[in-house]
Amino acid sequence: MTLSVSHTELDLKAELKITGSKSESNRLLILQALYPDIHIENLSNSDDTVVLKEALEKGDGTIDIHHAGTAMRFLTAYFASKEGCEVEITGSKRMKERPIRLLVDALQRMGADIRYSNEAGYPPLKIRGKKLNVDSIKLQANVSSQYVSALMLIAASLPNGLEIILDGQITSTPYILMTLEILQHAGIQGKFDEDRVSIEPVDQLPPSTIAVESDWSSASYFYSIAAISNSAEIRLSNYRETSRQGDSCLAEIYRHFGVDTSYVGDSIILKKNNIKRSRRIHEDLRNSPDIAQTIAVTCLALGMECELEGLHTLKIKETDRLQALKNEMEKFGAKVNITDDCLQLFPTNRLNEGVHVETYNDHRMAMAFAPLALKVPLFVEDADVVSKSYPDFWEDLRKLGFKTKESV
Ligand SMILES: O=C(O)C1=C[C@@H](OP(=O)(O)O)[C@@H](O)[C@H](O)C1
Ligand SMILES: C=C(OP(=O)(O)O)C(=O)O
Repeated sequence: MTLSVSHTELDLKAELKITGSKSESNRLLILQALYPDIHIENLSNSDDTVVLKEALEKGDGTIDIHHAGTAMRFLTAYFASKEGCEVEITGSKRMKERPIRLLVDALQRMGADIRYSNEAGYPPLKIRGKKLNVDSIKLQANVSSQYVSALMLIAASLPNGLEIILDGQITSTPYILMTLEILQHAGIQGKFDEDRVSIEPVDQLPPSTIAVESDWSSASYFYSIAAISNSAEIRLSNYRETSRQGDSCLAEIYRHFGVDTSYVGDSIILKKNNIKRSRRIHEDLRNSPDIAQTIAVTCLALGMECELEGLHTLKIKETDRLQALKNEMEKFGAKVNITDDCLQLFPTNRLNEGVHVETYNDHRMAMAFAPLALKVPLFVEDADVVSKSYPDFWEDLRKLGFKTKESV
């Protein structure tokens, strides 16, 4: 479905409730499968969470997790440690290009029975669940933090718990901290010191209820909208000032774009201020890769130069996000330089109208470019990709006065 997206109002106001974080939800679902007395509130309605939940319910045979990276990585560790199960985990064409060797190697060294169905190092995987009995393992941590989280999630269910020694410069660290906090909240003891994570073993956990906070990565699109608007007051419910999600750093980053955040009860209120903002920004996004696209497009809309670094993981996400950003931002008239881990944007004074934004099966390409419609009407190709993390995205945008129309 191609959507034309435009906006004519000057003053944006709305109260929205974004779905629960898919990262928190997917961790909690794995934990709940291991410790059934955990009750989860505000579970995400994203595709990535739905596929993980269905996979756990199915428990054997062929499991298709589509585009969901966390589901692929977390389920690999979960099924490998579940004695007696036999599964093949597969996914979308892109999932078969997203590397998983580091996690599979670590699990195999722990005694797991995992084989590659096609190309070594990539899904699909054939797994026979076994008792894993190693209590210390070394893991390269500079490619994806999801490998670390996957081992942490099963660690307490192993006979002696698990120590994970992290090798190389750790990437996406806040996601490892999120996993640790969720484990601790559920009653599992563990710690993360410099290059070492250790998790204590636990047979059973007492009943607990854990509430998922709304998704901060999804909130980024409203930060971008507020930044690009002349005037905006957007209230987003179910957020906390002390969040488990690293992307809550948005509140600080978007101050550079003239957006103030206030925390009122369980909500955040984003307000545009008219304080003069800088003409150029420079951010290291090693800890929050999922908001790189949002920030780049905000800069494009505001005619700000930007230099984003720490982006080495973007090439192995839903698409090569660096190349996709370059391709699509240049269609609007900007000049973009990319390297393996850095993006430099030289914006244009006059954005081209009526651009067709390709989304490359990447939800964040669709959602990051949509706010640009405050400046110029545009088209978003395959607009329903948003359901990977935020199925109600377009409906929420319409509540803010955006006009969307299916086009042929
Ligand atoms: O653990 C998680 O929930 C995630 C970790 C990050 O991946 P990497 O660690 O691969 O950067 C992030 O990009 C992804 O959207 C979700
Ligand atoms: C990279 C992402 O997800 P995953 O790696 O879990 O597919 C994302 O949501 O931006």
